Amino acid sequence: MGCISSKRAAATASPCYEYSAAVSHNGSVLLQPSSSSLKKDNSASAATTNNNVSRSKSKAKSKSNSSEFKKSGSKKDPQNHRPGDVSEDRSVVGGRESKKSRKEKEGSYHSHNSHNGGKGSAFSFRLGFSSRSSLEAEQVSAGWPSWLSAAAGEVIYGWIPLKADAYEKLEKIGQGTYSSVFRAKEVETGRIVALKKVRFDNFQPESIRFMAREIMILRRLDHPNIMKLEGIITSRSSNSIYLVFEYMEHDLAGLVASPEIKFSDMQIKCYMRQLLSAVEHCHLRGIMHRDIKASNILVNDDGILKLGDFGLANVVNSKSKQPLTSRVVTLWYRPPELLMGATEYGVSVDLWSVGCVFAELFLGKPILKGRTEVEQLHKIFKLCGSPPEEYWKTSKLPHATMFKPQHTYESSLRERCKEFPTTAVDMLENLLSVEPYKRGTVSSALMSEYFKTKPYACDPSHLPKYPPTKEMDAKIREESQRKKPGIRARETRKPRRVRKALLESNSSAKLAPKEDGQDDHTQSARRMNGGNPLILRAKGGLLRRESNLKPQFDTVSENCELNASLGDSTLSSVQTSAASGFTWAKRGTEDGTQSAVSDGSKSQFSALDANFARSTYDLKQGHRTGRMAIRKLRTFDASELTSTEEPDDTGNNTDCIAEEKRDIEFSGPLLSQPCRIDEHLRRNESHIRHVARRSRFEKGTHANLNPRRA
Ligand SMILES: Nc1ncnc2c1ncn2[C@@H]1O[C@H](COP(=O)(O)OP(=O)(O)OP(=O)(O)O)[C@@H](O)[C@H]1O
Repeated sequence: MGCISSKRAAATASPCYEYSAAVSHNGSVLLQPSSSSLKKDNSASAATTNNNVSRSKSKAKSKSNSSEFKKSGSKKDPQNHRPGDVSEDRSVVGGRESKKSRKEKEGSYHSHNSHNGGKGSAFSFRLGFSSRSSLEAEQVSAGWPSWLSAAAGEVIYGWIPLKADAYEKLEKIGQGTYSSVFRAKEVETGRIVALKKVRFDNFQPESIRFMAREIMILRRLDHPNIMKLEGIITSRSSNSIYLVFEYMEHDLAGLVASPEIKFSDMQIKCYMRQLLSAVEHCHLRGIMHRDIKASNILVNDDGILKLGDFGLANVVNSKSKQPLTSRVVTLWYRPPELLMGATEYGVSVDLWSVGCVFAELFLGKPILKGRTEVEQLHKIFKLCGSPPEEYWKTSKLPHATMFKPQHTYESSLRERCKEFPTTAVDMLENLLSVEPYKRGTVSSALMSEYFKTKPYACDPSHLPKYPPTKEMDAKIREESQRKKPGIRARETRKPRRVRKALLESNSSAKLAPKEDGQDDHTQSARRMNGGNPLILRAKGGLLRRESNLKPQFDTVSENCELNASLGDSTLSSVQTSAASGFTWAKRGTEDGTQSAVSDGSKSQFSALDANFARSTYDLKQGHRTGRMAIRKLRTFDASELTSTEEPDDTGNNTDCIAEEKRDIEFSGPLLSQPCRIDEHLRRNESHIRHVARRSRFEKGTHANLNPRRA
């Protein structure tokens, strides 16, 4: 059992809260108040309060100088580190924290990083502010926009913003759901960095909250195998900020997809050891990542692996009875309990995802490539075996009864992985246990026989040097393959991600990569219907609940979690929809336009319920949930559809909506009638092919008509 000592952020100068977090064998982290450190904390807190008061005074003086924070990205230039300015005062230079600064910051931000191989580590994150307004004044004078300081002052605490002109933006290297990632050069040093442009709406506190959570969590973590946030570039007016990271040449998705690369056993072991170390660090610090997948695992030319993208990560708090969202983790890497709607879960969700990545490294492709949640779960049961009767009897998972197969599936994992070393299959079997508690902990995986048997993990420096390889490169390669005449979409290895603009017009956001051949269908149908996932699903007759999506904002409880962590009263005014468990928010697009997305509290349509019903039941059969879903669909105003859509590249999309609505087609329950599964999947497959063919044809027509695309 590992132990963590953590001091939770407090919003005032009142005693800081300290928790000890115990990681249990089933992977859950328990946070408990610890009296011993509370004492220490109180004294430190008082010191901090004093510090902050004096800083505020000194800041007031230096306010007029704040715009002079020019090349604040430079660590070396002493001119940028002027005596008396905020960077010296806080021992933070250019948004980066020097080693020295860590010690000096003791009074305001503790970080005891003792990565000790699974025995536990300690951390503290404590903020003691005498007054919120003085903090805001301080931060604004340091160059932070007031809206950011007001909404999420704690996450930027102790930092000064980096200046945009300190960097030269080079090419785009990654495209995420809410972000674009660019390679950039630090002007002064010539050092290459990665800039992650995170878009949000600075008038929407929940939008800022989402971004703030990622920053807060990144600041909590400090490990050689975790992407370190080096600083933040912000502007007063813009609705995006840039997170500055060390540049990493590759991501695992790109490497795995590369036809020239086949990892050896010792290389896989080397990657796995690094990955598990990173995840162990997160878990010991009470953080669950909730989006571990190959494209979020970055590798540099020295063979060092770093876990990135903490956009969905959250603090584990097993004491809290508040539900979490089950709509996390990209579909192919999503554990069965989340597919069955779990709202109480812990770090073991990450262990499942790690298992999926592990298998992918051996296979050279993702192991579980479902296109719908139902199909994903079906694939899981076929691979890992379905749980015993007892499991279903005692399961409290919201959708367990719906997903219970009528007959038991035996595990086929050993057969499927017969080429893997035995110790690897043993570890994989643990990680891919349908029952979360059987997955063990990351620490137990690190201590497993797999790492103790030959061939041992190679040293990262002995890993081959690959040409820059990113998921994006793989997509480009695949796209050009796909365009070659005579190559059918389903022959391509990995599907393209859905375009950003469409994702953003989609109320629920993040699409996982799709099964071969699906992408055309997805792209095209979205283009036709303005990106509305509801209609898209109906169009293809495809039983899909696209909840391999990144929720823009999490459940009420998760918001509260962040509030607690940030101690920010201004954030508690966020509206959430208790009914749907989600807040559908407005999300700005890159060009600054707003994609209006229905708010769960306002819309008559609960995407969660109806989509789930649609993907699970035969609505024609008049199942109660199905009927409810149909009613909901009917009350879903078409005007909402048009308001959520963004024009496709051709500018034509609304015409298709009516057609799409007419085309809605529902099919029968899947797992409650297992004899029909195969037939059902076959039918879906043929729908997909049909729509993909049609979409390719339409795409060609659009391209010919529209000079912009030609
Ligand atoms: N530090 C980095 N160095 C190099 N490339 C990076 C870096 N960070 C991210 N990338 C690239 O950008 C891609 C997207 O980044 P990231 O996952 O952080 O964004 P995201 O919006 O959260 O994406 P997603 O929605 O896919 O999870 C990554 O898959 C990777 O290829």
